[in-house]
Amino acid sequence: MERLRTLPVSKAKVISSLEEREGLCERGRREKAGEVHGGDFKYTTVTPSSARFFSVSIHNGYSLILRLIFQSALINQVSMASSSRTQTKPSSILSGKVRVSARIRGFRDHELTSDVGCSSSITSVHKAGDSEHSEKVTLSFDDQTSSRKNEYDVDHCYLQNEDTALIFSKEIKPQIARVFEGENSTFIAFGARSSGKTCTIQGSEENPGLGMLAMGEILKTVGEKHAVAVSIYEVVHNHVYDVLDAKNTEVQVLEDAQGKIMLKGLSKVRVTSLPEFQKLYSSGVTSSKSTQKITLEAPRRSHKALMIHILACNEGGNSKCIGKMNFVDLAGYENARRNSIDGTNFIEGTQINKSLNALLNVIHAVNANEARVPYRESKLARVLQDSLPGNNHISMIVCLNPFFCPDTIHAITLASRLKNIKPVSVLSSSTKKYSNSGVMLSANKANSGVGVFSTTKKLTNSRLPLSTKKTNTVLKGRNLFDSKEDVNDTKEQVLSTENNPSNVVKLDICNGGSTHVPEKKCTSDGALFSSDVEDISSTILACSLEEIPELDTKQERVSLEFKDEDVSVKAQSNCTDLMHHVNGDDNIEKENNHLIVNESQSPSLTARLIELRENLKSFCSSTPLSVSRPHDHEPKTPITTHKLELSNCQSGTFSKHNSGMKHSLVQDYLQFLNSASKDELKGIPGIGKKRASYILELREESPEPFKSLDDLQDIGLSAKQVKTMMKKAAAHLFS
Ligand SMILES: Nc1ncnc2c1ncn2[C@@H]1O[C@H](COP(=O)(O)OP(=O)(O)OP(=O)(O)O)[C@@H](O)[C@H]1O
Repeated sequence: MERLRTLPVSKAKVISSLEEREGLCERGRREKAGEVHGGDFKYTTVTPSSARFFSVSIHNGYSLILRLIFQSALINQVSMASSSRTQTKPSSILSGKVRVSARIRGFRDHELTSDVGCSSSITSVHKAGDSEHSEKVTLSFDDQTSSRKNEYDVDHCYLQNEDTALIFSKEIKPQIARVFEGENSTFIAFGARSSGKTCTIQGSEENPGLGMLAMGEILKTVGEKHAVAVSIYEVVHNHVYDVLDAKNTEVQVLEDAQGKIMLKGLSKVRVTSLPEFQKLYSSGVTSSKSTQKITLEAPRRSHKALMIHILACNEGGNSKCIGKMNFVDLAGYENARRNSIDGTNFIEGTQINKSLNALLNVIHAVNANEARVPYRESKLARVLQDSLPGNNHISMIVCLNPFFCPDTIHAITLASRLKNIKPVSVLSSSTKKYSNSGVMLSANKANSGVGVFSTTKKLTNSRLPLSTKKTNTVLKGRNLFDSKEDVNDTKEQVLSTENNPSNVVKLDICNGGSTHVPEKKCTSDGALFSSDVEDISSTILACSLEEIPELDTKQERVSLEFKDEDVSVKAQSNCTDLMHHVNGDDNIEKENNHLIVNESQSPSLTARLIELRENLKSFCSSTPLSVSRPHDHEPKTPITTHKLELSNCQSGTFSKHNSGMKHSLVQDYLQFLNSASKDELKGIPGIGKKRASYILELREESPEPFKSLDDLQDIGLSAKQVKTMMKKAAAHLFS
C-alpha cells in the first residue's frame, strides 16, 4: 500500500470565480505554480477546508479518486458562486440607508506563487435575489484559527476578476445625477491593510480608481451652468490637513450658527479637464507624501479623501456649491497589538483603529436613524457631517484580502453589522440613571438574528439646543464599533430571536460564586465596555441569548464568556432572571420600572447596588448635623460609628461642592472666551495671538461659539491641552 501524503493547504488555491480559476489554471500550467505531483494533472484548485481533510496520493493509481474529490469540490464552489439555490441562511431583509458592498482584491503576482496567497479562505459567495438592486450576498470565510465558518451579509460583492470600472458603473454613476440635483454622496473604502482601498478609490494612471472615473463622468455632464472644483485632504491623528496646499495647512472644522460645517483652510481648486484633475490628484498625493521624512521612516498612515464640489454658476459669475461627492480611502485596519513588532507602530495603529471605530459609530448612528450622531468623536465624520444624514447617499466598499486574514474578517464583521440594524428605540431620560449602574447590553434583534452589543458611554455635548439634547438622549448602545472589540480574539456575539426587531435588552450580570469578572474591565461607573483602550486582553468572548422554553417567555438566558489572557481564566455567567424586553417607545417608561428588579425573585447584584446607593443617599441627606441628646438626660458616650458616617457625609458634601466649583469655573472660563477682547484672550496661557483672532472670527459666525469644553477642539486644542489650561486657570485662582 502506498503511503498517503497530506496536501499542504498552502499548495492549494481557492479562486472565487470560474474565470479566475480558468485563467490561473492556464497560468499554473506555464509557471507550475501550485503544482500537485499527481499522475496526469499539474494544477488544481481546492478549498482549504477540503484540503485540510483530503489526503493526496502521490501514486497515479489514486489520481482518479483525487480528481473526483476535487471535481466535486469545484462543482460545489462554482454552484455556490453562481446560483442562489444553495442558501445556507434564511435571507434577511438588509436594512438601513447605507449600502455596503464588498470587493475581493485580485492576487498580486507574488501571492500567486507564495504560501500566503495560496491559503485563501474566501470560500464562497452566495448571491441571492434576481434583480440588480435587490440582491443580497453572503460571504463565507473559513476561519483557519478557530475552524469556524463565518458568514456575512452585504448588498453586493465584486469578485477578483471584476474591475473598478464595473464598481463605478454600478455604485457611482447612478449617483452623479443626484449630486447635480443637490444631494451629496459619500463612498468610503474600508478594510484591512493592503486590501486594495487605494487602488479602488484613487487607482493609477493605467487603472483609474473611482475618483478619477467619477470626475470623467462629471466633466462630461457639466454644462455651462455648472462648474467643478475639488478638495483633497488627509486626516492624521484626528487633524485634517489640506493636501493641495504645499504647506499642508491644518484645516479647521467649524460650525456656524445654523450648524453648517465650514472647512476653514481647505483649498477648493476648479477643474476643467481630466488631465488637469489627474495631475492634481496624483501630485496632491505626492505632496502629502513629501511631507513625511524620507529615509527610514515608514509612511504615515492616514485617511485620505477627495471632495468633488458641483457648483452652480449664475450670470454674474458667482458660484454656489449645490452638491458634493466624497471619496474616502480610509487607513487600513490592523490589529495593533498583534502586528506591532517593536511597539513603535502600536500607538499609531491604536489611534487609527479608534478613529475607524469612531467613524463607523457615526455611520451606524446615521444608518439607524438615531437621534444623536456622535460626529464630534471623529474629525473625519465632522468633515463629512453635511454629506451623511437625510437623503444623502452613503456607500461603503469593504475591501477584502483574497487570502485568510484575521484583519479582513474583522473589517467585514464591522461593515456587515450595518446591514442588520434597525432604527433604535429612543428611551426617555428617566432611564438614563440606570445606564450608570449596571452593564447594559443592547441588542437590535433583527430578523436576521444578528445583534449588537454596546456600552454605556458619556454623552458628549453637541450644539443641539439643550431641550433637544435632553429629550433626544438615546440610550441605545451606539458604540457598536468599540475599538477594543477584536474579532480575532473575541467571538462575535449572535443574539437570535425571531420577534421584536427593535427591542432593547437590559442585562444585569449575576455575580455568582463561580463567576469571574475581570476587574480591570469594570470602569468606575460600572460599565463593562469602555472605548478608551484598544486591544484589551480581557474581553467578552461570546455572548449568546437564548429563550428558555420551560420558563416564562420573558425570561431568557444570557451567557457571557470572558477571556482574560493575562491570567488565562475563562468564566461564564448564566443569568436566567435578568432579561426584559422593551416593546416600543410607548411602554419604555413603564417597562423600565420593572427592568432592574424582578420582585418575585432575588434581586440582581446591580439592583442591590442601586438600592444600597439610594439608601446611602437618603441616609446622608437625613442625617442631622448635630447629635441630639437622648430623652433620659443621662450623659452617654457619642457613638463613634455615627461620627464616622457623619464625616463621610461631610466629605460627600465637600466633593459635591467641589464638582459644583469645577462646573462654575468651566462656565466662567467659557463665558470669558465668548466675550473677552482680543488682548485679553491673548493673555490666556495656551491661546496666543493666532487663536485669539480665530476666536474672534468664530464669534462673528456665532455669538456664543463655546458652550462646552469639547468646543475648544474647534480652535485646535486637544483634550489634554484643554485639561492643562483648566488646571492652570484653577491654580491661578489661588495664586
Ligand atoms: N484588484 C487588484 N488586483 C491585483 N492587485 C491589487 C488589486 N488591488 C490592489 N492590488 C495591489 O495590492 C496592494 C495593496 O493595494 P492598496 O495600496 O490599494 O491597498 P490599501 O488597502 O490601500 O493599503 P493600505 O491599507 O496600506 O492603505 C498593491 O500592491 C496593489 O497593487
